Amino acid sequence: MTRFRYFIRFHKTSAPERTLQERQKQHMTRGLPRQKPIAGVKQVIVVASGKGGVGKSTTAVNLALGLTANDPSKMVGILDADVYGPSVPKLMNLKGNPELTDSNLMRPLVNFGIPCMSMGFLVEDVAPIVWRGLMVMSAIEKLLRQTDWGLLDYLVIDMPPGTGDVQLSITQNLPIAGAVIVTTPQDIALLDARRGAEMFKKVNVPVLGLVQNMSVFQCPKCNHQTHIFGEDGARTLADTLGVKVLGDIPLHLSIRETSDRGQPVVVSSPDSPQAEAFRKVAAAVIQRLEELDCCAVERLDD
Ligand SMILES: Nc1ncnc2c1ncn2[C@@H]1O[C@H](COP(=O)(O)OP(=O)(O)OP(=O)(O)O)[C@@H](O)[C@H]1O
Repeated sequence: MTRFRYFIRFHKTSAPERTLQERQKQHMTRGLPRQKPIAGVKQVIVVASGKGGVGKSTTAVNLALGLTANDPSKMVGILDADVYGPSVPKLMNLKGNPELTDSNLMRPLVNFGIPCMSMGFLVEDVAPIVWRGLMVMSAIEKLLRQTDWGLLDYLVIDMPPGTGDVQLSITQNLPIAGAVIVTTPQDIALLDARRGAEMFKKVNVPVLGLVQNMSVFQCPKCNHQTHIFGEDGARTLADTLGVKVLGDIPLHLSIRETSDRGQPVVVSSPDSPQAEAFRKVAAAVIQRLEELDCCAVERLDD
């Protein structure tokens, strides 16, 4: 059995194994709604967090930019699924209403070469009282499927924070290549991150790994390092969950300032250690996606 698993992990699967995988997958997804792909999109990566304010949107945007920075031949788009508090328009310095194509699809707004769609482009002020339950899901479905994404290698989805019905519906309605979970090293954030990871495992979405944001603060004057939110909490959680830490992002003034200016650090200061940290996360995400491609049986066994 050990040798069998080893073989699957490191080698492309043979035809009979693929049949077995397909049967197992059918079995696992019985009773769940049918997952419909998005036209033109090869792989969907969701960026989630159990808790608000941990840097999920900042990570989603810089991850998308990091993916194209690492390999400019890859086309990447961003969907802002956080209809309660859309941040992508500000982070990507985009505003205005999407135009309609001849086939009545919305044309995404583009900056830094990344097509983006967000509820923030459609309504001036998102009043939270209006967005409840099914309405939220139907709004996200429209943003996803009534947008002319063109041809994308990766669509990065900035998920709403938490693990409620909306997050669950997204994972059930879409074929998702993997989930990236953003957390700070703080206990309370880790607890919520764990809940998030468990939700994805339950619906058979591979957790690509954790991003430990705000891992360390380095004083810009004396370079002294402080672990404001604790140290290595995400590593311990990753070990418990059996997933990887995709990278550490420091707590740094330039990340906050560039985000507020709509000039994400990966494009505005590409040579900075902060941009490098996000590019490393992007490289780790691609590596995990490639690994998962050749150990699908093991994934279904979990
Ligand atoms: N590593 C970092 N260093 C400095 N500031 C950061 C860092 N990560 C995020 N921030 C800042 O923290 C704030 C919250 O970040 P962000 O909006 O990305 O979080 P979020 O998890 O998406 O929040 P919400 O779920 O409420 O939308 C922002 O002002 C952002 O600029």
